Amino acid sequence: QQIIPRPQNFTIITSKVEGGEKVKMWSECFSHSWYPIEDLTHLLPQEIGIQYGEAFSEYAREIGSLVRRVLGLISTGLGIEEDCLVKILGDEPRLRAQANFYPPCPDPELTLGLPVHTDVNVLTVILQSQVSGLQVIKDGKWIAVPAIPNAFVINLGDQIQVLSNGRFRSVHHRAVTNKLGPRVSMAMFYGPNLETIIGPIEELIDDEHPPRYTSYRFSEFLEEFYKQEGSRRMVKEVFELPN
Ligand SMILES: O=C(O)CCC(=O)C(=O)O
Ligand SMILES: [Fe+2]
Repeated sequence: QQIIPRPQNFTIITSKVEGGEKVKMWSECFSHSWYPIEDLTHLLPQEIGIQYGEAFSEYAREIGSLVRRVLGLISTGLGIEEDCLVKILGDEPRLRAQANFYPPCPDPELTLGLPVHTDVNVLTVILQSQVSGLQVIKDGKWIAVPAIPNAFVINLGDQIQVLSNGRFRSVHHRAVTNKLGPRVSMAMFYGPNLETIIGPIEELIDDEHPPRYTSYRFSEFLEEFYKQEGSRRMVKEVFELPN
């Protein structure tokens, strides 16, 4: 019988399961900032930086323009100016990348790759290898997001929920493991920078749609995020207005 070693974590993601027990997630993840997005060369370890820095920068710019296109479509869908969301997020969005590696797991029933969460940013572009593992909650049930070759998955994050005054919701998702083979995913987070003020967009507030959230500086949102532990954080709720 083949013995599969537990992953050596760069960052060990732990999560509290019911009853308060902390469990380790069956994954390795490497997370780094892509800000400023113009030049990544100096952010990477020297050898990698020299070899791949330029390609990474180009990739970041491409992802940036993809996200801005999607933000334009979402704005149009909301009935506001096409560049409204892009303008709010400004020229220096917070761009982070997280590479997730999920080794095969002998008993996937016992653990998760990533616990259930929503992304705190605006939009996330996910590139996944050809092994399914990402799941989203729909009508109270977990459904698998198919791994389509060369396709990106785009997740709505918490800030879209607030900006759209609740018309869009951030997506609860998780990653499961499997016995058969390793899975890799790359999540590219596009979010406000720390100084950006986030709140329901004015055009989306009227008598029928009173503001559902207060406005806050994004750094305040993150402060709240890090204050709360575990995977089921209730961060948006802190900024929710009563009614
Ligand atoms: O592995 C995946 O598909 C999900 C990754 C993810 O949700 C994250 O990094 O926030
Ligand atoms: Fe996520």
